[in-house]
Amino acid sequence: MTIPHDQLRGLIDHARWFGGKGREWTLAGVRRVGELPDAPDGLHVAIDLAEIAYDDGTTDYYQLPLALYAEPQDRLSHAFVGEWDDEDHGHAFVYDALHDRESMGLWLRAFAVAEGANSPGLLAFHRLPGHEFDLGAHSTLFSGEQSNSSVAFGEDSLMKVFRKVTPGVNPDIAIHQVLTEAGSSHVAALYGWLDLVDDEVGGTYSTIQLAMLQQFLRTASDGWDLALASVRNLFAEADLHADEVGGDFAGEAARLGVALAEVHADLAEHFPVERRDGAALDALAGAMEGRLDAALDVVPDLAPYAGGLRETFGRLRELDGIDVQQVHGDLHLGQTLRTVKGWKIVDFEGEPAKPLAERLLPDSAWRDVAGMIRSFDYAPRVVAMTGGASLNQQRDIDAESDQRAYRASEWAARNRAAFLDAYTTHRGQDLDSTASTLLEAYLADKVVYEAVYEARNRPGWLSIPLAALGDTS
Ligand SMILES: Nc1ncnc2c1ncn2[C@@H]1O[C@H](COP(=O)(O)OP(=O)(O)O)[C@@H](O)[C@H]1O
Ligand SMILES: O=P(O)(O)O[C@H]1O[C@H](CO)[C@@H](O[C@H]2O[C@H](CO)[C@@H](O)[C@H](O)[C@H]2O)[C@H](O)[C@H]1O
Repeated sequence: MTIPHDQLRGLIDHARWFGGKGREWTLAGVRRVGELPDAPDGLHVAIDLAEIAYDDGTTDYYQLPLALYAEPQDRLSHAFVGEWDDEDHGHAFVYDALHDRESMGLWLRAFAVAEGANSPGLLAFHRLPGHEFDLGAHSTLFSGEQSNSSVAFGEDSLMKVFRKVTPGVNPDIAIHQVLTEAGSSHVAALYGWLDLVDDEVGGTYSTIQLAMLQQFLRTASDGWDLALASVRNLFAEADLHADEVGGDFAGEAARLGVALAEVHADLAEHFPVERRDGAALDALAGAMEGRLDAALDVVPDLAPYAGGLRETFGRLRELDGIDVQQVHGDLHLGQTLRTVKGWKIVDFEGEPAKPLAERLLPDSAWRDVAGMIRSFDYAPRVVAMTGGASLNQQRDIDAESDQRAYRASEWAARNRAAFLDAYTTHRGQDLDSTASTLLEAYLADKVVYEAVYEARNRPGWLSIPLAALGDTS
């Protein structure tokens, strides 16, 4: 057998990467879709694909990389999945392969020996030319809050293993490939990717993209952490304004604006740019209104703002026409990394809650601009609320003083202006009335999305998007 159902439930229920939390689900099936070549005696490194079925008739596939050992491995006790009679390999002690250096070494080697594409069974490893892999590098599984799982190979490369996988193109891989080949300095270079090529995966597609390997950004600091540090600096200097404090972020915000403008320009050059007018603008406004309607069921506190939000969305129908292109789709400070060579943008998968087909559609570049601006609003509010501590250490929002609230809005406005000015200048675009209408609509749409996201994931932070609506009403 592949992974037994009760062991799978145990694994999934506790996994950060499982997106079906809070929903009723059953296991529709598990399939062994591939094994890594050249495993030593006593080890088999497999990939199982679990199909999860929900009450509403929808299903999701989740990827489970497994290490099947003939003997128990004490060093991997923290990654133990279970012990069972495997249909291919007999009695096995099974571990999450991403924790296992031996197994990860085989994954890395499979990328390194791929010549274009290399197919052990249904698995097809691909590599782009130009990078010599460090095959001696030890693997380390990232421990952060992630929708997927990332494994670093020393300081050489980083493999992202997609957990929830969907038949068809993975935008994270497709966009990284295009930007890498275009020589963009604002992404980690793509080194390779892993496809599952299989007619049984269903739908129109016969490929599921399972993982990507890219440059490890050695000197990276998380943009969100840097922004929080800047706000803390400001709050520590009660008498100073944002531009007078050592940790002023405006220069970085401007550099982020330039980076995004350059990424958007590259995406516009290599993916189609389309014009949307009339019915398409009506549909865009309608989609935002639809998201608001759905959000009102989840967050009744949005109700007082619904009228104003509908007006903002409705103004999209008055525009003559807009250009749409490939965008990031879920941009915020946590998707940016500051390195010694400037800002990098990561995670081009789009909003995790949207279906893949929707995430692949071209959109207005203002969606990404709005995403970053929302982050500039979040950072000071989070510090004011929690002191920048983790959710577990969160203090009561009532503790926010007037002085801090003033400083918070000053920090947000300063960085928003610096970012926006740099972005528009580098794209050669005025913030004219069409652009302002679009930006306001995307900001409002993002706030609605955040209200739902916070209500579901971090109820203590719901006040942050709600406060933003209060500021503008
Ligand atoms: N190329 C890279 N080098 C170093 N760290 C990275 C790189 N890409 C992403 N990271 C780090 O890994 C984290 C998770 O990456 P991300 O692509 O956002 O994964 P997920 O899709 O699981 O959310 C990021 O917040 C960032 O800190
Ligand atoms: O990083 P993900 O793709 O999983 O994005 C989701 O989670 C984000 C939070 O981690 C969420 O972002 C919101 O909170 C951020 C601070 O934690 C803030 O900087 C963002 O502006 C705010 O939208 C994101 O919306 C969600 O899709």
